[in-house]
Amino acid sequence: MKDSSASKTRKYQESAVGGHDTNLRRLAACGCWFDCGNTCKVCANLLILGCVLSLSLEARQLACERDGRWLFRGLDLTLKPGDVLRVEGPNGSGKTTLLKVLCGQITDVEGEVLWQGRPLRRARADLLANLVYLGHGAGIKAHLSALENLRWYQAINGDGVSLSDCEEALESVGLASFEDVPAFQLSAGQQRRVALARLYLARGLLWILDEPFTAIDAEGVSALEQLLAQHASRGGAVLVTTHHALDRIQGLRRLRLGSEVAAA
Ligand SMILES: Nc1ncnc2c1ncn2[C@@H]1O[C@H](COP(=O)(O)OP(=O)(O)OP(=O)(O)O)[C@@H](O)[C@H]1O
Repeated sequence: MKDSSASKTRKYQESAVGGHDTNLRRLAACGCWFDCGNTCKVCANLLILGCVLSLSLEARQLACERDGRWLFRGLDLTLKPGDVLRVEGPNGSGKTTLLKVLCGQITDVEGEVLWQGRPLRRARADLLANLVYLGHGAGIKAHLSALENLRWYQAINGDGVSLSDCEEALESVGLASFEDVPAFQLSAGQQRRVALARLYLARGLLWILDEPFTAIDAEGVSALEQLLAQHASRGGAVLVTTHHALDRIQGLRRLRLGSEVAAA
């Protein structure tokens, strides 16, 4: 006898705890079947249910010292589905450092980072499988074309996206006629747009973005703000450093660095 929808959903929720298998197809709460991508293949509206239910990034009493100076101390932070958290602070206040700590790239800090309730040192592989990290630089290869950069990035991340998906992503960031141009011939803003195109293909629920708006024009800023809001509304979460106000994003949360104690 076939499982009822409620039973399938419960089984899925139970099996999703502690991570998810992106190769499996499961039944979502809405009753629609969905694939391993970000959206339900039927209602085009849901992220992977188990991840939506379980997405949780938490920092407890983080402290980081550099050259005898505390960048932050006693820092608590939680990030849940639907959150967009802007990390603010003057130059040198530790924003990039904090983002790297939360990704597990920097570990010489005090305190604890938890992903899905598990210490990051044990859960890092699962975090990385659910993470899109865009660093301070555009992070693209100068001698590869815009399209090759995108395909290369998706390939090394094991994301099986098609050529047409990549072309659509480039179109979404306004690079429709620049796919074959080597990155070194693109402007700074266009290079950044190649990096941002990854967000249109992203399967990770957690986006950690370090100054993603750098060199982006007003129209591009507006589009990116919308994309962040959309990602959050679908159950993803965004942690972003930027000097932009992000005033189009409803419910924006803020974390201010530059004083020793911070919480968000
Ligand atoms: N590996 C390191 N060794 C020593 N000091 C470091 C190291 N990395 C960063 N710092 C110092 O930590 C401080 C914070 O740097 P960080 O890049 O996190 O600041 P930020 O808030 O992101 O700055 P900005 O707004 O300019 O990007 C800086 O004073 C920097 O010199």
